[in-house]
Amino acid sequence: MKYFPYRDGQLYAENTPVSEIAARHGTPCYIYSRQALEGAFREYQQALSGCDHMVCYAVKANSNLAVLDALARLGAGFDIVSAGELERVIAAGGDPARVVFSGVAKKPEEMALALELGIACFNLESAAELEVLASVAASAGRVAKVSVRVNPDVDAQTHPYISTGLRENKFGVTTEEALRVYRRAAELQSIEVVGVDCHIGSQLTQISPFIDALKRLLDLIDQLADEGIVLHHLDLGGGLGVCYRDEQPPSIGDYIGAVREVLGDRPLQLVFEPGRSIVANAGLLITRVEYLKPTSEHNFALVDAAMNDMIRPALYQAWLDIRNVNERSDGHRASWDIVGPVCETGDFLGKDRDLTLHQGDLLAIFGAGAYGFTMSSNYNSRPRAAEVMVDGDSVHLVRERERFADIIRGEHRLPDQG
Ligand SMILES: Cc1ncc(COP(=O)(O)O)c(C=O)c1O
Ligand SMILES: N[C@@H](CCCC[NH3+])C(=O)O
Repeated sequence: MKYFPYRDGQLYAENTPVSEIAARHGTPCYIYSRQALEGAFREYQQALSGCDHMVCYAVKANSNLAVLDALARLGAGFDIVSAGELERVIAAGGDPARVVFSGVAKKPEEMALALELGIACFNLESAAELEVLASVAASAGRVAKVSVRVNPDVDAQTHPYISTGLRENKFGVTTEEALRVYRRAAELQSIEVVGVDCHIGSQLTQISPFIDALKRLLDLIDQLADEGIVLHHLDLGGGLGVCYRDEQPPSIGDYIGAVREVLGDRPLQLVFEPGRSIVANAGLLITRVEYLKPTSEHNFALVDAAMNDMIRPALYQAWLDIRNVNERSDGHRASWDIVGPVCETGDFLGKDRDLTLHQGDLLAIFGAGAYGFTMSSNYNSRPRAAEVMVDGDSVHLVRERERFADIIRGEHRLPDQG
């Protein structure tokens, strides 16, 4: 991999040996390559050049402030799903005027904060949400810009837990319902209709479901225009997949090219909400082998990262590449299950991996930049991992490993009552 190459049998993060980073910052530890994530973001920008657009990075994929800061400096917008993510965008220097707010259950106080900061658009997910937003905006004396998230009922052909554009999913509204929501929105003084959006799922490896969804949105745009409701932007969400193993997703350029071709010369701003395709392959999770435990059934490598640090294998049966940080030729090559210290049989990072392992070895889990740290937890009262960003020759600790005191901060014993 370009930003995480092997040189003389040693894994590097850009120009620094990963083993040096692990020695300095401990394990488990996430490492992000600034050049990798900037490169992916620039691919979106280049593919969209000459076209009115906003690339709103999906903060949920990786919300580290240094990641947001790097993208904000390149002019990124942001797709958020909570007030917490909005606070992060602001703390990282992001522009609220380039923020879109997705999510099925926004709270009135979250809406109020987003209105006060002047975000670009609320992506509405139900008729009920429109009413609450209209009243929050009216009481604040503001006008909320909205888009309606349409559930276009297309099969994203991805894992069922990350497929979001089918009728049976909780997201968005049908096109018929969207028409009713737009008509109602157009009547409300505190609401300005500006766009339409969808997000049909994540880790898509084909262009055709995106194009099916796009065509359905364009039909809706035409129907609305006939009624005098004219939209300014079309937001196709995120969802473009990456290669973790042998998947062959379209390149960012090919995907955007196909969308632009269907869009033709319609006077619409194009908005995208990519997460995974920007950060997944810009990140590694580094872990150390604590013990080797060959049994009659399996060879277990017990490592110091666990499902609380990286839940994707346990939750989605996701396959992530796992390799030695220092390649080994000595010793016994075998098939290993890479498992963590958490008390769950589902606590694994990879199964049946052909590796030559020794106690104390460092392993790198590839493709860990998206939905890694952001989905981590304190399960088993484990402190969350450190995060490091490399950039050329420099290495920055961008989030310290959690301390035990942080995990129990704000908790209290029962008061004495006797
Ligand atoms: C509304 C919305 N937008 C954008 C994304 C980002 O998706 P991805 O990381 O697949 O690009 C998600 C997550 O799937 C989402 O729910
Ligand atoms: N968390 C999921 C992606 C879903 C994104 C949320 N819509 C994953 O790791 O693959």
